[in-house]
Amino acid sequence: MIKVENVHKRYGLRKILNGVSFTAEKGQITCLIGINGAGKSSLLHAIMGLTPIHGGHIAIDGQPLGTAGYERIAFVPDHLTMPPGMRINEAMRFMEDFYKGWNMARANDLLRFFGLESTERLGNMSKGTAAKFSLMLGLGQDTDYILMDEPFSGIDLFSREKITEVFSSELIEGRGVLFTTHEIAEMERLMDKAVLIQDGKIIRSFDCEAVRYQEGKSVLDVMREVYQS
Ligand SMILES: Nc1ncnc2c1ncn2[C@@H]1O[C@H](COP(=O)(O)OP(=O)(O)OP(=O)(O)O)[C@@H](O)[C@H]1O
Repeated sequence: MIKVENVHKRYGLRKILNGVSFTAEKGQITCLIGINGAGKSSLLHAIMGLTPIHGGHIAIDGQPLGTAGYERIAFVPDHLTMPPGMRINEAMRFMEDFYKGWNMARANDLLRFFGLESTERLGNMSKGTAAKFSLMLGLGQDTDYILMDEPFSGIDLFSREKITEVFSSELIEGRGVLFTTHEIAEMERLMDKAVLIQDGKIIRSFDCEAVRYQEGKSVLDVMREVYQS
């Protein structure tokens, strides 16, 4: 389990995360939902140790996050982090050289699943292809958890559907997935848990199935209640 407890973060004097607490379980898909500027990316960056926090604790399976912990979490950012002149197959070889948990066989399965062309240059990829490529780099690592920042942002319907498909495939089975979004349409039926964040605070966290059956509400219904009240 990834456990975030009372996390505070500020940029300069501006408070961005104000005592955030929630958990993301292994074998479940947890969605961190919030409008622009709510603090979703900052929270993922804080979990990955990419930005310092100013209070609170983050642990993975009971251990504070350190080098060993980071080998168990993959991060899929919302932008390309490899040089634009590199080709997909070169990026895969780079991952093999630098990431202990890189699984070339699974990465090749993902390449086929997404219909990626291994010789394509990263700088020439469309937004949708870049999103699939980033997901391939993340899921190509043998990690227990995977964090994704806005995997659907600005992507056409068919690419979104293909990306959604991976969430219900064996390529992701058994892992803990935590992703951020402000568009939940396609993912609504696949999510196990929704965590709503607003102004750096968690305002609601719930089991999607339970809310659906006990209250007859969709995640979107709960979002409308919370954000439009
Ligand atoms: N490096 C930074 N320096 C100063 N302020 C920042 C920095 N990064 C983010 N912020 C501010 O922190 C707040 C939260 O940003 P963050 O990117 O975490 O939100 P978000 O929920 O991911 O938004 P979006 O959906 O638009 O990506 C915003 O007001 C943003 O302007």
